[in-house]
Amino acid sequence: DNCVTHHYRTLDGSCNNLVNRDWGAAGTKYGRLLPPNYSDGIHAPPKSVTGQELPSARVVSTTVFGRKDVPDPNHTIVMMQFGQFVAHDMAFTGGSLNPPCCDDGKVSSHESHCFNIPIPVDDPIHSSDGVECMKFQRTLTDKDNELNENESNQPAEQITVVTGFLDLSLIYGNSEKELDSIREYNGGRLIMEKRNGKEWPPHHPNGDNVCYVETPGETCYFGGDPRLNQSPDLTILHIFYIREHNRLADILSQLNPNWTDEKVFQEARRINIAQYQYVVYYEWLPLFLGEENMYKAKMLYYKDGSEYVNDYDASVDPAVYNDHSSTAFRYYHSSIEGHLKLMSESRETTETLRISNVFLRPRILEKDDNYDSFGRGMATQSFQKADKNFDIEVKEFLLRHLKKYGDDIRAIDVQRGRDHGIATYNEFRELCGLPKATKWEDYLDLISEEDLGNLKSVYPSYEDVELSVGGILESRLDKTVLAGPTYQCIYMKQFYKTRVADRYWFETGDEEVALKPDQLAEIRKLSMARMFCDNGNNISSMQPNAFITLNDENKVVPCSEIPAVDYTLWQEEKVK
Ligand code: HEM
Ligand SMILES: [Ca+2]
Repeated sequence: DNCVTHHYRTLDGSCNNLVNRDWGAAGTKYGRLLPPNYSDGIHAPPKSVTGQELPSARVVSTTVFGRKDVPDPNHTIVMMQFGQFVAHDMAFTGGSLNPPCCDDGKVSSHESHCFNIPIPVDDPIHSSDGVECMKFQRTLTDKDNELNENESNQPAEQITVVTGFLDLSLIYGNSEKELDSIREYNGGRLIMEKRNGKEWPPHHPNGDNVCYVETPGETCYFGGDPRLNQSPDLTILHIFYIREHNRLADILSQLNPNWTDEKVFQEARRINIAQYQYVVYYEWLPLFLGEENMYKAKMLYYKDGSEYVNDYDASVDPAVYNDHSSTAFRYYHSSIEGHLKLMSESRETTETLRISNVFLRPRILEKDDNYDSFGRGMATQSFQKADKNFDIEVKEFLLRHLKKYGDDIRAIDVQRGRDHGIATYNEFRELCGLPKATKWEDYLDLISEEDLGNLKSVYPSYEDVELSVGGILESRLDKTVLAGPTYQCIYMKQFYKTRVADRYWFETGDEEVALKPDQLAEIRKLSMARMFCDNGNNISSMQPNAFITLNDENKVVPCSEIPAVDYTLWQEEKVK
């Protein structure tokens, strides 16, 4: 079928590109920066260049990476949490959130990878007898499906189940059908349930199996992305954007009483996505990539004002890079804070919770003032420095209530890079214009002697070092950037394409889809702080930049002082 231009985005992302209808759509292959590195050329995980097996991912994790608590004094947990939100908008390889443990603990075939995991000696909750078996389920590839039908020599490519665009697919779902189950079909709103005078996402129909419930029927939310219950702070961001949609729908309905439910819904969705894209690019990403770097690379243009930017490039395939989402972007698992502070309006800590105690337990948000208290805490407390240390709460205790011990996010990420055949660290150095190493010592330009020693102790050859490992160990040459040069290069390529390959990008002047210039100028007033003010229960004060910790230029002020969008510009001129 040919694509027909439409004023609003499709739900599954199809026909964003009018010639290649599937580009960026849900259910399509990831893109790749470098060809896959499978040991059989088709879909088996890589081996050492010496022919040996690579060391177990868990051994890499325990040998090369640490668990030290190193807060980053400049950035809040919102900076990390919004990152996960953006990651979930761009990528989901499907599969299970909590892979079951293997029966025998033996390392097995390509189909799964099981490891005996030594439990750390300083483990505060388990006795020393612990060796746990951890199973990594391979994510289903194109090749797996194909192999059942015929023999082919094409290397495997993984499929993403979400749209690659920054289109809040995690709020609205990735198909008309998914949206249908969460739309109220009244006043343009998304379904919410009212409890204690507040609106909460609807109950998950299969909540007792999806969430970690203590009593059957306990609150477990249903939304546009199944990962929304994972941790309280992630759930809060989901609720912010659902409430924002309904807030916008109510405002638009009041301004335009003649609009149909459909019209209100689509316009609210369009504004919500525009505000979100603005926050992602102008407020959040610059803190990772460096604002100047982004302006130079033509990823940013106007922080305010009504100027359009017409940089849509129909020749760019928006498919999210596998190299980015399966490996490079997961670096920020290192910035996860394992102990979440709950805070009062005066930003005093009222309680501190271990994140491993609240995974998949969203009901905690509806208790007392928790929804606001978690929110204020997330906007005040520092995140962990992005470095080689991963918080013990996710490096040893991830989803621990579902199994005997817990998972190690670092080991999972290393393993996932292998399953997806991501090219090696050295190959990415070359792609990114860094000198390609011809011996171990060549890595010393960016990696410390100590870290190099650890790498040597696990990998048979310097050529075996994985992107998921080497990239994290690089020192930051550019102090405005929160990563070393190789990951930075991958992020820049990814986020450049994420904007120019989106025909519906909020700054476009394209007649068919553009906001009016004065509306665009209003969108450019929004901030993450405003989202807290408008969508908390009773959050009445915020610092202007929610991603940055409190300081003299970023003090907590009453919400009335945080700039807000004037939506009266969406009132249709009265015809007659
Ligand atoms: C509380 C915080 C977080 C937790 C508990 C968490 C946990 C997880 C888990 C369990 C997976 C699936 C791993 C697998 O089986 O392959 C995953 C995937 C991923 N995470 Fe996180 N994560 C968090 C925050 C973040 C942040 C801050 C980022 C980036 C800024 C991020 C980026 C990603 C990406 C890109 C994926 C791959 C998605 C896919 O392709 O399916 N995560 N995370
Ligand atoms: Ca998306």
